[in-house]
Amino acid sequence: MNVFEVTGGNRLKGEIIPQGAKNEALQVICAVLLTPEEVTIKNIPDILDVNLLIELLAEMNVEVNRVDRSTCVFKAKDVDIDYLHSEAFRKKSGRLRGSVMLAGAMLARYKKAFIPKPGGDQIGRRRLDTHVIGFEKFGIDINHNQEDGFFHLSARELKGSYMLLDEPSVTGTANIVMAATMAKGTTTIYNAACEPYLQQLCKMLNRMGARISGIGSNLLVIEGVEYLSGTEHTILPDMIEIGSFIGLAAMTQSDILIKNVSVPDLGVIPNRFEQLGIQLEITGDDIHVPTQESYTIQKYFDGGVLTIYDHPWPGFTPDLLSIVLVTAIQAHGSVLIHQKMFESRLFFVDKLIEMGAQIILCDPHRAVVIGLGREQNLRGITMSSPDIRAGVALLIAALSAEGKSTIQNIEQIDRGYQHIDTRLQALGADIRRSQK
Ligand SMILES: CC(=O)N[C@H]1[C@@H](OP(=O)(O)OP(=O)(O)OC[C@H]2O[C@@H](n3ccc(=O)[nH]c3=O)[C@H](O)[C@@H]2O)O[C@H](CO)[C@@H](O)[C@@H]1O
Ligand SMILES: C=C(OP(=O)(O)O)C(=O)O
Repeated sequence: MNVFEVTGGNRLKGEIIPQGAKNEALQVICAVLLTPEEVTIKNIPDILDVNLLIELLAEMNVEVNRVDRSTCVFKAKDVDIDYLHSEAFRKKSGRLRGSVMLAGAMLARYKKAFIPKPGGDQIGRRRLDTHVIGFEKFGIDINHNQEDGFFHLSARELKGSYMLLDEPSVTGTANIVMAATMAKGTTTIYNAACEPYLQQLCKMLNRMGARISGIGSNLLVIEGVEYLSGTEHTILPDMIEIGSFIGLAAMTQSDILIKNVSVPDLGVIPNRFEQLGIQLEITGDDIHVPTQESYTIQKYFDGGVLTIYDHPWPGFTPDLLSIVLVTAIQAHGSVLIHQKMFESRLFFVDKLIEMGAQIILCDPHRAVVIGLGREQNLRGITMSSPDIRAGVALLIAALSAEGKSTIQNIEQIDRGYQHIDTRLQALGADIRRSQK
């Protein structure tokens, strides 16, 4: 088992370039199945989840030419549909959430798909209702086979229709959009998710010949076409990694320049960190977080305690709440963190409390952080990373703490953060990967 051994207290300094976005990569890589032609994808993050998805495609007989670690050319000429019903597929796809989006592309092109129980973070119930209800609207037959645990999906043809989604599910919307690209007639998706990940997917599909309008809104109209062709696509910088670096810089009193962040695609992310009192200097497409001896959490105009909560885009992403929470530990003032979407994502605060943080876990969805204002340091401890974002939140806590910490189960962090140890070492962090 790999662990991170971290000695906290170093102030970091330097430049860092964010990796390509994990959740966009998972969508656009699934979309290569929509065409027999070559699709070149650039700025692919070299992380566990994405590498697993690329392996899955290769095992489906997609030609995969990894030109270098960040660029890959895919050609899905003859896809092995039977592989999607194999034990090997069930096992591997069960290790990541993104594999669920292979279904939309397979349905568009082959009218057939299999969905095993998807993996991903164990952060609460992660239902697939939006995907299933959406697929049914195209006239797709869906059977859940109790014996093999797969959803079996098939149709003679996909018929475009109007659908008001159960909820603006990110992977659900991506799946339905991909299915609609080659359905007969027009599909209208209301209450669609509209994260930059989806905007990027839709723009890529339009370059391939799809006819999608309403991109960036929650009302997408898709006119089905007969055929999609190859394209080239560049993945945006990972907004969750950018937010993580902002939190890291503030907690460790560091001076970090985050390069090429694609500011217009960050939505309210910078504002939420500014609400914690963190000073951000945005110049061109870079964010500079200068060393700050202290930061003070803002209050509402009426003097009320600030709440930071998640909401579908353009609201604040749930994937950064664990980072905001850990960053608040050394602020002056208090903040209520309300994780509305997932019910098991805040339990990691017990480790932070053990390190000396003042946090009240009110219930599974809400935690109050009472900032220490740097009156005392956190203490290093041994802890285990429960999910990607809590893992990085614990890493940030460890880097800011006094003494040594050991973080176990770092495969969770490797699922979403590219070579995080070596990249942080380059900024001066004392972090070692070792086998225990
Ligand atoms: C591979 C991938 O892209 N994963 C992301 C994707 O997961 P994923 O697409 O699986 O998440 P969904 O958008 O489907 O929903 C996530 C959770 O939020 C709940 N929900 C969703 C919408 C809503 O308005 N209200 C609500 O309560 C859902 O019931 C579910 O429990 O989107 C999540 C929500 O941004 C992110 O955390 C994940 O990182
Ligand atoms: C929850 C996340 O990922 P996944 O949906 O892949 O589990 C995440 O990226 O924070």
